[in-house]
Amino acid sequence: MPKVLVSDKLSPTAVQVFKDNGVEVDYQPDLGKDKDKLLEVIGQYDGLAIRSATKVTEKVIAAATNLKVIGRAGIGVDNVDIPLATKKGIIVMNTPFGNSITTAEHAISMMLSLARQIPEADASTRAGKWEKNRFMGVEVTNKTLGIIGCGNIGTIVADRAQGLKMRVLAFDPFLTADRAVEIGVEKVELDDLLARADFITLHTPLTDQTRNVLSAEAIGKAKKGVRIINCARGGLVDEAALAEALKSGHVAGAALDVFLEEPATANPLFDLPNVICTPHLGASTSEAQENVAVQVAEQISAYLMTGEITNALNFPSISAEEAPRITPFVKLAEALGSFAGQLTETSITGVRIEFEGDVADLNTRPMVAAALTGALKPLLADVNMVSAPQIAKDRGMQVETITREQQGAYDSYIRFTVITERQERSVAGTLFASGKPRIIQVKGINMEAEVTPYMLYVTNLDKPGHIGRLGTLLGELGINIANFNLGRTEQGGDAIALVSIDGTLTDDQLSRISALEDVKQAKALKFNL
Ligand SMILES: NC(=O)C1=CN([C@@H]2O[C@H](COP(=O)(O)OP(=O)(O)OC[C@H]3O[C@@H](n4cnc5c(N)ncnc54)[C@H](O)[C@@H]3O)[C@@H](O)[C@H]2O)C=CC1
Ligand SMILES: O=C(O)C(=O)COP(=O)(O)O
Repeated sequence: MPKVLVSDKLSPTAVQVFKDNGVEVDYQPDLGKDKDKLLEVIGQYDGLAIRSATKVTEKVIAAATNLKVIGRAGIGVDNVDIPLATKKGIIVMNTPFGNSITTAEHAISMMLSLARQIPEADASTRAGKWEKNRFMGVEVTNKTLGIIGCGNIGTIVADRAQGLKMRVLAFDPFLTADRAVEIGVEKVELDDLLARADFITLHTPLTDQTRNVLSAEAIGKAKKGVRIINCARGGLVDEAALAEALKSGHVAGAALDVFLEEPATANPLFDLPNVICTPHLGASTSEAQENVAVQVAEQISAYLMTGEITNALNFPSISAEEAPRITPFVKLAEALGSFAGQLTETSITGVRIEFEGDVADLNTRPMVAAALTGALKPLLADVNMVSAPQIAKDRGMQVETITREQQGAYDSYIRFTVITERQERSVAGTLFASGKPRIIQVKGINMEAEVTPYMLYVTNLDKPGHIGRLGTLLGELGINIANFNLGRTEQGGDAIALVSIDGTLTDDQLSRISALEDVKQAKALKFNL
């Protein structure tokens, strides 16, 4: 039974969802904050469910010897080292919509609180001061809101702000002109937004491109008296520059839900009067927490129990409906990749994967990943479908994928070609009704062989007596032949024998086969079926 660790505070419903799906679950909501303890225990688990407190660092990934999936009950995954997880073959998934309304509502609440200084007015009133003249606010109606990052949350913020009769500008390089029209925002460049916005709200992920998007220079370009809201990530705003701008009065106020260092228990911004702070509460409503907890538990369970992949950030999705259809082709693609990989002795510069017929209409990306896995496995034992595309990329391998309509006799046909500096080598296959992979072409030579766990591959000159000599030798060596498959270019030309045998061959046995008259190459192949 797969085992999952929940290391941040998730709604208890998640625990029930794991149990209902046949997954063992350890609910330890404070463990994520204890780095040493996490390192100690993570090796036991197949899955990890987190929010923002657990940091999945290089060390954690190195210690996670059994981990297959990390599920983020929420959106931002900047606390997970995704490139390293990918290299280790660990799926990283999030729940991209479950808390977006809630977070957008928090940003709007922060904006209105800033406009009317509600937290300070509240504290003053409770202190018995009744400072009616101190708290003069501003209206938001007819004011301009600048949204930096107009994705799911930014778009909901835009919609709510329009309801408040604000003009909305958006800076987002990935927002298309059509989409901007559809959601009623004016798409602008950052400088334009800075020059025109009365309120600025941030809704991008934290990446190398967005870090310090509100730098000292950017804040300097903003309109005097601007109010800044950050409910996305600490690190998007230069906190020191913001503090200076608040002190000088260039920025009239800031509302911050997120900080460079979290938990933020001390921060120079805390001492400034025109600042509102919340402890990363953007996603903290009962509705959002229920959504993300249930969703992440369903997603992790589905992956561990059935291979279904939803909302993965480092692998294409495989829906529950398509998983059974594509799985046999994934196995075929891996077998073809493995076949070619085992025959390749020099470094691979590229691969070509051709899909013909019905298979070309399916989701071929997992098959490409599987073929790469097969091809890379002889070199790297640890590679899997998640890590293979990244490893291929890191090694500078060109990966070409071609899809086309049925050309030959087979309804579905996959051909995998390995390209090295010396040569190209292709192997093609199909699925028979049983769903079992069949090799139907090797180096352009037609044949038909079921893929079995142990196979002997022999290339030779097509001359009389060869098959007899090979069969006799295998008999002498005590090797049982389960199946014998042959193909040749032409009479007397190059020939191939693919022999299914009942076990592996020793080096000595292989050299005796290689030494047979007319044999050019003999290789023992192994397949993980
Ligand atoms: N405070 C909290 O509790 C929460 C914070 N968040 C944060 O909000 C962020 C946004 O969430 P979603 O809207 O769901 O993500 P999303 O992916 O739907 O939208 C992000 C938008 O940022 C844009 N973007 C990317 N790079 C940019 C750049 N260099 N300049 C301007 N725009 C850029 C993207 O094009 C995209 O439209 C999350 O990444 C997360 O960090 C999310 C949920 C809760
Ligand atoms: O979903 C996100 O990106 C969030 O920042 C929410 O964080 P949390 O799950 O509340 O720690």
